Amino acid sequence: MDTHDVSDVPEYLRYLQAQKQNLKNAQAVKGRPARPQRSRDEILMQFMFRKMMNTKAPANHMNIRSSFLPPAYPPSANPFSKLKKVMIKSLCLETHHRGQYLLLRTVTQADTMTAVMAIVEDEDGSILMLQLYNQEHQLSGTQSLREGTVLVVKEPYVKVMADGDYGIRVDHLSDVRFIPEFDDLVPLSWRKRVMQADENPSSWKARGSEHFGQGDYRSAIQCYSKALESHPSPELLVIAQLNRALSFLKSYRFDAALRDVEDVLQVSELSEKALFRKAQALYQLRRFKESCETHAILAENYPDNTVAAHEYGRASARLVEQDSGKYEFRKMILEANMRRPPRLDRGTYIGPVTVKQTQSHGRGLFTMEAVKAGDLLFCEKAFAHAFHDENASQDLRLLLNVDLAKATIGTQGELIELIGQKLYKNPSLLPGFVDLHHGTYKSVDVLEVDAIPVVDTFLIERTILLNSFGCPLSSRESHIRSMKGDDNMAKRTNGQFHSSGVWLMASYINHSCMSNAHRSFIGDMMIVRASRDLPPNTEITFWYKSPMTCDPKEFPVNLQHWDFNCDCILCQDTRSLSRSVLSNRNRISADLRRLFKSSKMNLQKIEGTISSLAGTYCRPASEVPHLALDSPYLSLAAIYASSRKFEKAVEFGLKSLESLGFVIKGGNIPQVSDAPLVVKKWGLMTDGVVPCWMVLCRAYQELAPTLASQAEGYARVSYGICVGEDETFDQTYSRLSDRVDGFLTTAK
Ligand SMILES: C[S@@+](CC[C@H](N)C(=O)[O-])C[C@H]1O[C@@H](n2cnc3c(N)ncnc32)[C@H](O)[C@@H]1O
Repeated sequence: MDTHDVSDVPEYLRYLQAQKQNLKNAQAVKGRPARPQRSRDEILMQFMFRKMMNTKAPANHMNIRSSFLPPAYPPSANPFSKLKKVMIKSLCLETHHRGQYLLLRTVTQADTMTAVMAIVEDEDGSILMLQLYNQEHQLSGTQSLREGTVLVVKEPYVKVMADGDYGIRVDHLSDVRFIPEFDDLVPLSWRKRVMQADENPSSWKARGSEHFGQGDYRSAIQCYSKALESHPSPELLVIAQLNRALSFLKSYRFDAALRDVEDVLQVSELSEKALFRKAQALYQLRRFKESCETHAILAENYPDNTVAAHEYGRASARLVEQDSGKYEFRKMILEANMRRPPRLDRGTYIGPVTVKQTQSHGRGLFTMEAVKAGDLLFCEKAFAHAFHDENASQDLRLLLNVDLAKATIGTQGELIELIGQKLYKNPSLLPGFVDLHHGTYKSVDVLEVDAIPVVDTFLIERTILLNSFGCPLSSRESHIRSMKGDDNMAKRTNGQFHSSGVWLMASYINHSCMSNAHRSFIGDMMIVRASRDLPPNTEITFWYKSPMTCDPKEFPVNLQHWDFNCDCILCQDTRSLSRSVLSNRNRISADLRRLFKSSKMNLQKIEGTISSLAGTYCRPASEVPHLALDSPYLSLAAIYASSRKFEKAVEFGLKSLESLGFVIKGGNIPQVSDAPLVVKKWGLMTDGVVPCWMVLCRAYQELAPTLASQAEGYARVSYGICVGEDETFDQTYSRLSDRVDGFLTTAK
């Protein structure tokens, strides 16, 4: 949804086809021995040369780096004990070596492009390129994949790489294990230091702390684990476990940290460190209520712990947001503008909505009680969010899925990495994610092997394809850009965004062109508000692709990407029309655009052309919105307001809203007694609705002042629906603005 899909753009289509051909060519050598064609020295030299060039070379002229996904294959679901060791010399090309594993050691430093790469050798000294996808960024640093790192690749896949060389490609995080140098698996000849007889729990703990001090948390965890396994004294056990918990916290492994501190609390119920680390782990897992409960115990027993008191305040604030849906939106906007990436520390509020089965399109989200237009349905923190700063010269990634013939530009590749890491490190989060719709993709039905979570990269990728959202830095920023006519960025990418994220609750919302809810963003928070009044038990829908921005020639919107056709009344109506009616409508729309652009605007002619355009619609707009009309009517209303023809401004302002399906009473001029301005039925919500109400407000101020405040009230509600909050309305619109649509050009 709103991601930059370029699957149909000829340039990328050719690229996809070329990759498809490469895959086909590679299949022709399937099963042949994977013997490198060059000597060890040549391979090492070439690797070092490439690494040097990568550091110097920019991405291509558009700053786009490409990566492509191979045909989907499942992660290894076999326990290590069931696998047999295989040597490099026995590997075959384009083959998944099921039932086998490789024991490898890196003989170079790592190089990172879209994968972390290094040359590896086995015990025979045979070497090959290793490509690890979706690993953490730190892995490319000197800390984690330095030369001499020993690792196991489960059920390795050997492929022909783009340049014709061979390599081992690992897509699933759970298919690689980093082996500590003291592990029995490591051959003596690979050990840098020989285990000393006096290695005891204390010395393991000391080594752990040494690694911790250097920020090498993986090695620290390995050493603390060794200390715990070597029968430490009760005091040392607690210390090692607390230290390991801290290392887990530092490496974002909150489930494991929680397990360690729970163990400590079993023997030392009021351990200050254990309680504090427990509260921290729970906070990071977004279990705010339990975090607060733990903090309450800390506060009672350690009233002087000021750091804990501060953290208690933070957890309590999240709990209030989660329970009440009350947010300081203005502050959130400021934070989103300042932080890079714009990730906000806020709780998720789920309002009066619930997930239920629909009759025809899987699960959907429904209201549990009546809501009014503008009401907050939920405000959700992203499960994962990958930010692309459009103002910084940052590389974009082109992600190609040859299996599905999909190409996307932006941060989808980074999103796969982020989600993979998150799930791998915190398997308690797996159920929530794997529950999301993933089409027909079937993953392995094993969640854990050897106490390590099995994370399927291709399941993550399919889920992202169907559930992720492209998003701006904030919807307010987008709104302001479009009001300033500065929507070049949107035009360049056809209204799609390079930043992207996954929001779990939002993923249950189905599409309808007649959407009754609207999503907006502040950083990585998604805000969904009702865009019309809804009775209880109504299915909530929004646009996956907006019918408003879709080229009328391509209407009904193409939803093939999600594998369905919309059957809303708008789509049904369009399908029922003859080609000649549609082409006539498109032709008149094009004429109208020309007339508006003309240097000598002929308003009479414009009005006549708009009438002809309206004549192409058979059903009333209150039933089937007239999508070609809202924008011309609004332009006309603004033109008339500027020339102080306020009656005309009211007439066309109301018509603009009515063409979107609004039914409005009491707005016509002359005003009937003191009848209020009432929206009897809300129509489709777009950014243009806000300035339209403000044009009406300006005109009513002159003609019927009591209606002006009511129109402004509706502008405020519409603004809240469009940008997620109304706290910044007065900074963005004012009746006193120089512009007739009330927009303040100083807004930022
Ligand atoms: C993001 S998921 C929405 C939730 C999904 N229905 C579920 O059960 O989890 C997107 C998928 O929902 C289905 N879907 C969404 N809107 C639909 C519609 N208007 N008609 C039919 N299927 C729809 C499609 O299968 C689509 O790929």
